[in-house]
Amino acid sequence: MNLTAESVWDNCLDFIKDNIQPQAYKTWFEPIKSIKLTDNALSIQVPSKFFYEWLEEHYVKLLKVALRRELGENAKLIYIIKMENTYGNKQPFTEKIPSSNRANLQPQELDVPVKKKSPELKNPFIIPGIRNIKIESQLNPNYNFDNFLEGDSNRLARSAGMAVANKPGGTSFNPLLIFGGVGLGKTHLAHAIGVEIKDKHPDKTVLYISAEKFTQQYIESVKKNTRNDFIHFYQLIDVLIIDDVQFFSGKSGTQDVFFHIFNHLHQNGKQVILTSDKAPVDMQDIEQRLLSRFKWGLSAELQNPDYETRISILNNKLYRDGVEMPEEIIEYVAQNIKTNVRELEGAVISLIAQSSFNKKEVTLDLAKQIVEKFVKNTKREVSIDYIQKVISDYFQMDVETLQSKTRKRHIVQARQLAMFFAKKYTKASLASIGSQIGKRDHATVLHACKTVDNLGETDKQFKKYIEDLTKKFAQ
Ligand SMILES: Nc1ncnc2c1ncn2[C@@H]1O[C@H](COP(=O)(O)OP(=O)(O)OP(=O)(O)O)[C@@H](O)[C@H]1O
Repeated sequence: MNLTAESVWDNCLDFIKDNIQPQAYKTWFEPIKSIKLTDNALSIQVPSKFFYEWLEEHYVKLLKVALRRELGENAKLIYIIKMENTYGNKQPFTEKIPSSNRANLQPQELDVPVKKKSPELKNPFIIPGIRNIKIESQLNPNYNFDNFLEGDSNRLARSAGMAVANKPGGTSFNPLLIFGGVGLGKTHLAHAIGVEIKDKHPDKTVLYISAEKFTQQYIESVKKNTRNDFIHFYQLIDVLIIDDVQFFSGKSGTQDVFFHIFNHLHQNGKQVILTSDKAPVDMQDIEQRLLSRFKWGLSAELQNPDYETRISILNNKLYRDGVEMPEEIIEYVAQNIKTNVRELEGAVISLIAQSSFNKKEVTLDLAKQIVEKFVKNTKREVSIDYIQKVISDYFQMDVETLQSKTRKRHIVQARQLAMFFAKKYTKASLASIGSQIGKRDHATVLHACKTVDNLGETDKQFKKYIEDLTKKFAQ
């Protein structure tokens, strides 16, 4: 029988499927494509480097056994990593990494740090051990200055952003702190500055990262004893953009490390751009020395957009989506949704969707129904307390029982559902959700969310709980 990459891989999959959990199989093996078979080497394509690392760490033995059954003792596996270029779209490109038999590999092909004579830096974003550190900027090219519409509410922040983009590190706006309420364009503007810098100064190393991810990476580096590498990595960057720095509040270790990185970058004329949902004076549990640094440059506020700006944002969105809408409807939406651009856009998307799904015309009445929903939904805050109350009522227990330390199954499940919905419907961090739902830690919350996801797929009764509760929160 003629062996093909496909037939070999299909047989491997059959074997693998019998040996691991269905969920793991679905997550880690279904997305793989077989590409090529040459002699005893099978090439498979995996979606990302992270994916490859995960397979190598968790499933290398299983892969080896599966492949040897098909191709014999000398079987080889070659990973082809499909990578999206995060900046400026472009074509995906691939990278080959042979598996397992690593004795012959070059250092840059290794996925584990190699002990070298010269000090090497570990980049939290890419495989450690690579000599020439290439830092992906993690920017979203769809968030740029062209589609960030100017108005009185954002003029200062937008112009300061432009100035910084023209001369990163060379203006007095360093750091540039962009602050403002939910959905007012902080993230968009932060990306736009980064994208513009990459355009104008392609040689600059730009990195966008959320404060949450930065914190996770830091914690990871402490666990792995690579804190110094973490700091060195960040000190290499020319333009560091950190989103939602209010997330640092109460996290003294992260604040401390960020303080060192910040000082180094600032002293070396590198640009720092920060966003926050609060002005520095209103930030709580952030060390004074850090707060004072936030104030060194410029703090620019994004305010609620005025009526004209709301109209231009809506028109621009419709234009980009190639949709026409009567003026009176656009005006109606702009008059009624005032404090959040994301919701403004959301209302228009709902309008377009409703009218095309139900084949209805976009009328003022339909607009009224949709806007009413938006305004109503935005008024009612879904807080963690509210979530606990709804879930306790649903399971006919009181909130204290839900939060208690008991390990009775139905109570544990109610608690896990509360954590799951708190993660879904609020912006609270895992740590904060845990502390509000029975003083648990972030790992417990993470575990709860995963358990709910799994049970929702495998347990009919549990799936019903999720559906019922989802409906209750949507009311
Ligand atoms: N001036 C603007 N012009 C065009 N689109 C805008 C503008 N301001 C905000 N938006 C759009 O509104 C949406 C919300 O913006 P963004 O996610 O940047 O808000 P944010 O302030 O970071 O919100 P969050 O509270 O989640 O932190 C995005 O789709 C963004 O493109």
